[in-house]
Amino acid sequence: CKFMNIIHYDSYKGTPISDKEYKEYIKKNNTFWCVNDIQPCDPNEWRRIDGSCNNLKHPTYGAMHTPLVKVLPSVYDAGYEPRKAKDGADLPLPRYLRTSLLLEGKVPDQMLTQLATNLLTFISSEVTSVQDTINYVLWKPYCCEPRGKADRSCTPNKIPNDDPVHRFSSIRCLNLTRPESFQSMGCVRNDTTPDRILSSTSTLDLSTLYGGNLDMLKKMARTFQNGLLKTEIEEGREWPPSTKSKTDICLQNQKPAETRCHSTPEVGSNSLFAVNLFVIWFWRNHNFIAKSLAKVNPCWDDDQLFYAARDVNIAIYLQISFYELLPILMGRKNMIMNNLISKLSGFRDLYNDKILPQQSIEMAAVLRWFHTMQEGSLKMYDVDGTYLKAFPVVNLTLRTGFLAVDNNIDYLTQGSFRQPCGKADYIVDPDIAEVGLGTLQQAFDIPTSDLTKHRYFGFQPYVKYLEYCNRQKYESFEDLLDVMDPERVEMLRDRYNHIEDIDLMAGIWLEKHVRGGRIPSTLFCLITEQLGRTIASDRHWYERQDRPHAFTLQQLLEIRKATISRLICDVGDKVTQIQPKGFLRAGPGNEMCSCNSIRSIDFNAWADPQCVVNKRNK
Ligand code: HEM
Repeated sequence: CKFMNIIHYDSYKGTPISDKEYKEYIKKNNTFWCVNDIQPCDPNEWRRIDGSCNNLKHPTYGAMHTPLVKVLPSVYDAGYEPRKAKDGADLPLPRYLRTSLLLEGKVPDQMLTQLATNLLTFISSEVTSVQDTINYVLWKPYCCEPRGKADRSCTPNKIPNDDPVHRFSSIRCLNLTRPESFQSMGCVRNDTTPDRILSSTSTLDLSTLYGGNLDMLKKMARTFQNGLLKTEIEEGREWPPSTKSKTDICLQNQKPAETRCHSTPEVGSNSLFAVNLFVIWFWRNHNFIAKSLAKVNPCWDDDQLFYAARDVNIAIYLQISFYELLPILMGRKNMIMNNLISKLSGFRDLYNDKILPQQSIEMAAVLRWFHTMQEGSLKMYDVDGTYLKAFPVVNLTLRTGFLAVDNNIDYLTQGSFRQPCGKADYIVDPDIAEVGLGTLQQAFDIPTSDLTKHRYFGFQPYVKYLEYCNRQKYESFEDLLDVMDPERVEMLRDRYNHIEDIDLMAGIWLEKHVRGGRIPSTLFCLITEQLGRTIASDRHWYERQDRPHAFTLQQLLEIRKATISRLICDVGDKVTQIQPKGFLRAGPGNEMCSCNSIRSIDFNAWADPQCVVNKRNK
């Protein structure tokens, strides 16, 4: 059978390796990071679980553990340490920049609900390198201790003595580690420029749900009956399968009451609250779709139902993300102008096999700006919209068990479309800025860490990205008046000696928003750059007519009906009423209504004439 002929690829270079090289990686015990095992590509097969074979000429691209693309080449000081200021001094401390450029507080957005930041968090989980967070949370919690000094991977954040919060505490250091790279993992010589390793697949394909490894999916998720994923029913609610072992990744579960922890192909399913919620919803949605498809196609076998349901699930996810959520943030016209969405509802095909399915290293890094829009206290409501209580989001990381007790998932689901997210301003929620990881760290400041990580990724100064995005030179602080308000320019001038010292993250924090959108213009530019690549490099992009198992026009028009509110009506817990535009707060023109009046996908569009013929023949 041709599928037995697994080929070993160098995951960094994307080229096949010899048996001898493979054995050397085995000897060094690093096949996990350095080798991709790939079965020969079949141009007509479904989107692969591991993301491989998306580009038929470069099979590894698209898979996990492959390199990221750099929009601008990286810059480092000697030894691949963060770049210095123009005058050769160290750049200002990240914690000092964060506390002096961003305020702490809570300002509710007047338009957007929590669903907006929740789906953004989930999208981020699809472009992540999760090992870089696991590293300091689980493996190296000691970077602020004496032993951290001897460990090159430790890069903790110093807290200045006059820190506005910690001058009242004894905390002078925030734990953190250097991003892992093909070099640090021993795949490439470590005297070369670090290249980060992506731990998810490179396309937006719900890999947070289905994972990036076929064997894991088969073992942990598939029932092999009617295309369904495994589920467990507890108190009438449907959950992804849970781990039965005594020790698990849900470190913040408060035992003995809270015991649930997902055992799904991707361990990140238990991570942040928003990722968790969307994993549960898309997991259930897979089965909802598979059952609907089975009803219209009784002759389809398990495999066909499974892959068709996955394909529809991904299409619904992309339709909601690209046509409902992102236009609110990026501006609909801006997205049309940049070819990220179409004005028309039919097929569109931007596929270009010269563009490889990869994420940019900048993408995940700039998406971190949304931390400033994250609300810290999740409000819980009953089904009638009566406010019950609030709970800190930072205490829900790695805590799936909380969702499964005291009807919490019902109340948090209600909160997700009733509570506003934080406003896009210069203000960050105190819990995000001072607690960050709940009980998993003594103290943590997420935006400080965001800025520090940018330095370790070797990002060029902010103005180089401005020049890339706006195609003009920025040579003095005055030139920045084009992109930010005068008081923000003054704040940067007070903190940085030279315009070329400014960090990318600091610039994006203070920038004006893109015209017609609600996000900073350089953030807009770098997201646009990546999403353009995502669409053009994905042979299986759902809007293509010419792809394996493509939708018919009638099916695509059904997918176009997908909305976040319909999704939650279909798979959310105890949701019978919601506003039709779920990312926007309920109000005039977007009143709460019964789920029955929110349009749904008609799966009759998937009726396969073959099943009718088979039935007649029987
Ligand atoms: C507004 C929604 C959010 C978005 C869009 C978002 C996005 C991101 C992205 C893209 C990363 C980088 C991942 C990587 O480099 O591999 C990240 C890191 C992180 N996020 Fe978020 N996130 C959001 C909300 C949250 C929340 C609510 C928490 C905590 C409860 C959180 C905690 C973290 C932590 C701890 C890291 C790692 C920080 C580091 O190691 O530097 N995020 N986030």
